Amino acid sequence: MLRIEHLQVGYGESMILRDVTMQIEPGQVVCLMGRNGVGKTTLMKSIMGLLKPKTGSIEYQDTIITNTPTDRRAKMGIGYVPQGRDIFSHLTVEENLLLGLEASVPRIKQLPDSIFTMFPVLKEMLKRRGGDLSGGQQQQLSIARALASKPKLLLLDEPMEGIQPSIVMEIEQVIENIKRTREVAILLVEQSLAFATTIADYYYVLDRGAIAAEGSAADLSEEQVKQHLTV
Ligand SMILES: Nc1ncnc2c1ncn2[C@@H]1O[C@H](COP(=O)(O)OP(=O)(O)OP(=O)(O)O)[C@@H](O)[C@H]1O
Repeated sequence: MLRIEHLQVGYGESMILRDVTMQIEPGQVVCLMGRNGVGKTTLMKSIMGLLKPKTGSIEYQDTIITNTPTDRRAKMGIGYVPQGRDIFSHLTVEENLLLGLEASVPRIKQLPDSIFTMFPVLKEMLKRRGGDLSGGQQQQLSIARALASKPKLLLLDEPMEGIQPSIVMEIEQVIENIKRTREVAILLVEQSLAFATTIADYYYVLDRGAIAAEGSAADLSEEQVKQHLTV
């Protein structure tokens, strides 16, 4: 459903992504790994249309979207949860979730119940301001907002970063639940070998902006992690 070919992306003169080629099948969970600063967020932003590639192409559901604006990509079914949970802290939980519906086509008017089945804590907190939630709850809100428009591809940039272990388990459970339905493909930035091997179907390792390794997540070994991921 997503096919990236020979993608080169940079900031000004400096090239960050070098000849990146990868693909994601419908319903697949793909883990994107790599050390700090190798270009993982740059790749996520490029898929979402927030950065313009210098060369290469991005195809989504048989349509070339390399130059398609971000809002259009969202309406085509690409959901994005940026690193650092980008919620509106002065808006309520409900208002944050309703904003997520903006991207739905055809337009969904009411928050789907499945959101609250997946994140019961958000139902209890609908009238609270986003900024009053704990870090883990904000992360859940950020993922729930992206899911509200029923995307077909969900981009999750380090969703477990900086949250307490109990919430990490809840978020892992959410990803497993999404995977079980096979209705949403997920591209997830995550460094944990345990997560990649138990939940992901496929992995890519990015090293200095290029794909250094890829394969079935079940075959990902500690050797590869040591080679590409430890500092
Ligand atoms: N707006 C920007 N302008 C210039 N350089 C940038 C910009 N954003 C990121 N970079 C640089 O691009 C490189 C890749 O950054 P990116 O955020 O994609 O890496 P990452 O793999 O996601 O890292 P992390 O795990 O730390 O989030 C880094 O060297 C970073 O300093």
